[in-house]
Amino acid sequence: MDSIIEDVRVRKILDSRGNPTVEVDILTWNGFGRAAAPSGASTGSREVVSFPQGGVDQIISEVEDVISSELIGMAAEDISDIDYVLKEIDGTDNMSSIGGNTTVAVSMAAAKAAANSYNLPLYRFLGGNMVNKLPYPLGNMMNGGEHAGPNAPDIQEFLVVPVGASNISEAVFANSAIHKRLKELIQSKDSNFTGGKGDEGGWIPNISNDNALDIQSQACEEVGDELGITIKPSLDLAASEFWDKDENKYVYAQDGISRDSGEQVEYVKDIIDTYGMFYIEDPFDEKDFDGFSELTSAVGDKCIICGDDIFVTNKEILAEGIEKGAANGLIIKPNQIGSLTETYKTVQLAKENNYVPVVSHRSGETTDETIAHLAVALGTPLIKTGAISGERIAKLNELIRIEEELPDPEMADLKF
Ligand SMILES: C=C(OP(=O)(O)O)C(=O)O
Ligand SMILES: [Mg+2]
Repeated sequence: MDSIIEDVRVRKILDSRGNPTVEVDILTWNGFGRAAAPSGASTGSREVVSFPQGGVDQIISEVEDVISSELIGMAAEDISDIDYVLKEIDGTDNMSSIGGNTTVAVSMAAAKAAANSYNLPLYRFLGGNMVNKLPYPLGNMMNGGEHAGPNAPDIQEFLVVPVGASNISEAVFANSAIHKRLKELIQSKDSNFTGGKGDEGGWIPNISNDNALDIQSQACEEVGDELGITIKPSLDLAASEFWDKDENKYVYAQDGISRDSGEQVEYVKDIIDTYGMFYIEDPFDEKDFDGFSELTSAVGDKCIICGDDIFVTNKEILAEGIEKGAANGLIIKPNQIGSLTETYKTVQLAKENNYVPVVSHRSGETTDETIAHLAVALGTPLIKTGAISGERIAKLNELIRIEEELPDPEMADLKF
């Protein structure tokens, strides 16, 4: 068989925050696959554990040989068998023994090696011959919260989606045009602005949440008019990060305002109506299923209410959310769950229940481009992977290449 694994190599590389992460090479009889794992900063508490206690060095000194001796001789295309073996080697429920970042990097490298063994691009190997849809890019424009510093907005990500773009190239350049326009708009509001950027390449303004919302929508309108396409604002509040569990309040430090869950529902509803938000991620703490349900039943017919920290790409937790009507979309981050097999199952469950799956980068990234292929193969209508900077454009530029390869490319069907 062309994809029989002959060697597995693990190395320590840099991520975009300058932290160590794992990169895995898998060599087959007839191919090669390489993948690296990203890391989050605003992580969900129920994500699998990224690394064992000894970090990447422990993986290289203690785990690499165990994994390679188990995997050599297996077929790289048997991805679910490989993921099962990795789970067995780990032996814990949360991947804490060898790390979910290790297992996901092996899982993705195996899939890439299998694709390469049959001379196929990854999106085609995983998605089949009929895939032809490109995801719309959710571009990150301004950063706050855990991805920024003091004086920035509490809302973590001010995003935009060029919903009127007719192809991926038009879409990613529309996002970069908004990014440029926002720099000018921030400069006009914030005399202390130094041009600083957050972890995902969005600007870090020293302005209130409301001011940031205003200039975000202004940029969407102005640039959208200039380019002749509709561009809609979106947010990731990452509200777990400013939920005070002792006070039972969402604490907006930048604005000096605290809101309980009911007030948060009203506040977010108001933002959606005022700014015509297309997509809102993590508007509540990861345990606040009720808040998610209430908001979804109020505005779920006109806005994607997306769960990230609440679901952590885990199908059991998603099933709980579906039962409660919490959210109508979810973030898909393979390293939250540690394998491609589990990632696939979660996406299937989401689709069966009309939840919009959104393949996503992490705030700490590498130039690995795998998620661009996953979004196309899994048919997710959106991909969240920044707008500029090397580790983000690695994915966006790969989507441009994929579009060029597809015989009959189309942009995905959007819910709204
Ligand atoms: C990408 C995100 O951040 P992190 O990787 O820090 O979880 C996010 O919250 O959606
Ligand atoms: Mg998020």
